[in-house]
Amino acid sequence: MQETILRYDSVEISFNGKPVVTDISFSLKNGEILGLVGESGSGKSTLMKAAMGLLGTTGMVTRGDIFYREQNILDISEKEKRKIRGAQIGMIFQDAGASLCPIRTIGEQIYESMRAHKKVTRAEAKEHALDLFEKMNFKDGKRVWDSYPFELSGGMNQRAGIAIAMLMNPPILLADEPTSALDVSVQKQVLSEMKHLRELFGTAIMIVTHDIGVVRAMADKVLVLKDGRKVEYGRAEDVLNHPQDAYTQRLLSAVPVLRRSDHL
Ligand SMILES: Nc1ncnc2c1ncn2[C@@H]1O[C@H](COP(=O)(O)OP(=O)(O)OP(=O)(O)O)[C@@H](O)[C@H]1O
Repeated sequence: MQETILRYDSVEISFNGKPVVTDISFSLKNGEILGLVGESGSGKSTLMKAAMGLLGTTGMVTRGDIFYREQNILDISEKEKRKIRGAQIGMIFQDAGASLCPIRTIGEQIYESMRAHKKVTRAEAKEHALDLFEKMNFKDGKRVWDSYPFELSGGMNQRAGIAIAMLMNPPILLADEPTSALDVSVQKQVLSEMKHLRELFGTAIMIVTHDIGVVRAMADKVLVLKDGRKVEYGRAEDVLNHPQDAYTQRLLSAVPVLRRSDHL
């Protein structure tokens, strides 16, 4: 049986005391890909950020629990959270290029982010990164290592961002609209890379997307959110092929850009 690695139990999240996500329960197993869908403002990003303790000063989990393995991550100190962030739970955002530092090379940023979690020399960090780049089929890993973000395409920066998120080999990767800033062919490449990482490392992935086609191509399970509430949650093939709720049916009627038959 696959182990449950992340579990939300009756979670409510509020900003300035006003609930925006209510009574959400689901679990993520090792190696599982969960798609979070729902219209804009339904609470997808908020739900994901809660696992990283990234709700800012005005947001907090006001009810329920979030467990990383057996540990309730709402109960731990900021210092312990920092240990989990990155090393146990990696995160990739819509525009990784924008979250990379523009005046330092990718290599320097990789070295620094690895050093934050373990003792490592620059040479070791480089060797590890080039190895990961190779696994991710980067054509010219050495050039990527030496490049500044502005020297790389948007797609390449996004792939470098995923590589950085995967450096510590976290068992969980949270991906918030990881491909929506990319054109369709690069989007396919990035998604297939993420699936490849899941196969290589058994990474569990939670992916927020507007694009039902992305969910079709990627997800094992789907959670549909509306106004911060769970509308449907289940196996992707069940939810996508036999949606029970009119809201899900409406979401699904959007034209998919990618299909499972695209063989990511
Ligand atoms: N920092 C914040 N302060 C106050 N309200 C917030 C904050 N962040 C999010 N919200 C509110 O929480 C609700 C959910 O927002 P969230 O960004 O999670 O939705 P989403 O489904 O990810 O939307 P989108 O698809 O547009 O990114 C919205 O009503 C939003 O206005």
